[in-house]
Amino acid sequence: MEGDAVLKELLAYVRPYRRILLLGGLLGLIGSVAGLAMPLLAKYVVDAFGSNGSMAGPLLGLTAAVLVGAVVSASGSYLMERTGEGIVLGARRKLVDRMLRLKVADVDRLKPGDLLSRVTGDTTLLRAVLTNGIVESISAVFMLVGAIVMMATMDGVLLLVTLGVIVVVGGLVALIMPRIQRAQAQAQEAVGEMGSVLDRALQAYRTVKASGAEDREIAEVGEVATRARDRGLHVAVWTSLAGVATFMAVQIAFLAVLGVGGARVSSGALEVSSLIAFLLYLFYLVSPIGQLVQGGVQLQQGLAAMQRIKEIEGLPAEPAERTGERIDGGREPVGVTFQDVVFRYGEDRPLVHDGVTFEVPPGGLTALVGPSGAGKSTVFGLIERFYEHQGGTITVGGRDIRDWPLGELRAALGYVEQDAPVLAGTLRENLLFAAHDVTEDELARAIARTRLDDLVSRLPDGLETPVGHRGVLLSGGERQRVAIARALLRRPRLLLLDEATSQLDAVNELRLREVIAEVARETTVLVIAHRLSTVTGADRIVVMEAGGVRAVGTHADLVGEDDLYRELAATQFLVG
Ligand SMILES: Nc1ncnc2c1ncn2[C@@H]1O[C@H](COP(=O)(O)OP(=O)(O)OP(=O)(O)O)[C@@H](O)[C@H]1O
Repeated sequence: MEGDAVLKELLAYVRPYRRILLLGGLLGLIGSVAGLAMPLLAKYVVDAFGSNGSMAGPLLGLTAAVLVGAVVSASGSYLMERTGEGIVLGARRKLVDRMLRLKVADVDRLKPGDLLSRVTGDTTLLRAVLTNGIVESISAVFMLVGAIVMMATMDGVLLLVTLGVIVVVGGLVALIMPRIQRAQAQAQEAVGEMGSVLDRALQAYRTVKASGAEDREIAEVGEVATRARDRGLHVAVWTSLAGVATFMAVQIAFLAVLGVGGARVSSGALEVSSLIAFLLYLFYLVSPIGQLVQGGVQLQQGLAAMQRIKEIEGLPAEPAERTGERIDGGREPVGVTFQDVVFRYGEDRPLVHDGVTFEVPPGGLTALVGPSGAGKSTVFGLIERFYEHQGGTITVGGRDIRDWPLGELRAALGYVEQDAPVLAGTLRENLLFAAHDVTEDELARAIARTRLDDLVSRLPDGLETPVGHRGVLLSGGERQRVAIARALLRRPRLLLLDEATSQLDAVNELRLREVIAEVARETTVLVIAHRLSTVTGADRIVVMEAGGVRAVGTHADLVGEDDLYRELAATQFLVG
């Protein structure tokens, strides 16, 4: 994104707060003025003391000034902080909204840890620049202009000398600023990278331990953290250089003014008193120039953060339709057809589906089988429109999926992922995840249908028992049934079920088979089958191989007719 565009985006965050920001700045100013009055009032107190006059008035005045000054300054800084928090909240809301609406294909390329750091870290960087940074820079400009006007009334030549020095050093600082932005962006990037590496280790915590990879992972996170430190140091180097340049500007200006001014005094063109006053003003410039440079540094940091935030907000989003509620678009089961479907995950990727054609009529159980990598899970991804197919036609309920409003399409589908289909939270929260408007009766029925009643009665707090991160406190079979119950509560017209590959005990195996058979009586079930018991109970089996459909039939047909199927049945299926 262009620098100007990023700056515009940055300022867009401030616009809603400009009045309150102004008020905060004004209160800060009044607070400082009250501070300025303090020595004067103190003088009155001392005067009153000396002249034996009444001290009550001056003392009261001093107390009032102290109190008012304190309250006004505190209110001003509170308003600033409040605005800052408001800006960060706004930025986070917007970013999270976009993140959860991105297309699956884009999210595949992103790293969760890095995304997290953008929401938590980068948004925080906006705070300083958009509140104190702006207000202080504006007041610094006023002070600067005021001082320059006063200097102009003293001596034009000396002013030119001063401005000359400031312009040269200002140019140097301007050269440094983009470097600060670049270094800051790299520092933030390194922090994001650290998040990704850490996320990877935490996601596969058990594997890390089982592989004895703790030391390696610790070292890797440490390495990225060191890189973040190094890049942070780059920021510090450039920031210090900008500070040094500012300091030098004033010192050089001082020497130059002293030299030129001294010559002018001796030639009678300038009075000594004017030279002294001019020099005093010169030192008065130190603070506003320092503030401006500080504001510039903050601006660069804010721009770097904004760039990273915009990278995500710039990605295309799915339409923001309401998909969280059940849409009553009919309850009867729907069928699915694939007609010559062509799909690849990316331009540079091989075809995953190369003319896939099959038909699943409404109702009943259809099993998808095939060797690993044949494109079975991809079928589900395309039906859910996580990815867009590049050729051919997919219909659900006789209607092209591209003609379905996305929210309605997904509302008609129930989707049970193979891995980690349970989220953190309580069992109840997990069951109601896909449909909040479920009655207790419906919930009880879904629990009974998925044979979860045993589990619920065994858990210490029943439905209110937390299931742990990714449901680690449940067994594999229980997790899968919880996910099925959750999908069923959405009243799907087509259930997409990616069967667990893990070996289940006999009881769980039997329960799962009963559940699937029962659900298939009410709705269409398309299952990626990994168990013999599932395929033998299926109404039809679609055999996929290398991006195409090789055969369709029942278990009995296929065992007789299809070599690949016979081999799969003998070697690949987990025997139930
Ligand atoms: N998100 C993705 N991005 C890029 N390529 C992918 C993605 N998901 C799957 N693939 C590739 O697409 C091919 C088909 O994958 P798919 O998951 O559909 O196969 P599958 O038949 O379900 O296999 P399995 O039974 O092992 O799960 C594989 O070669 C895989 O590497």
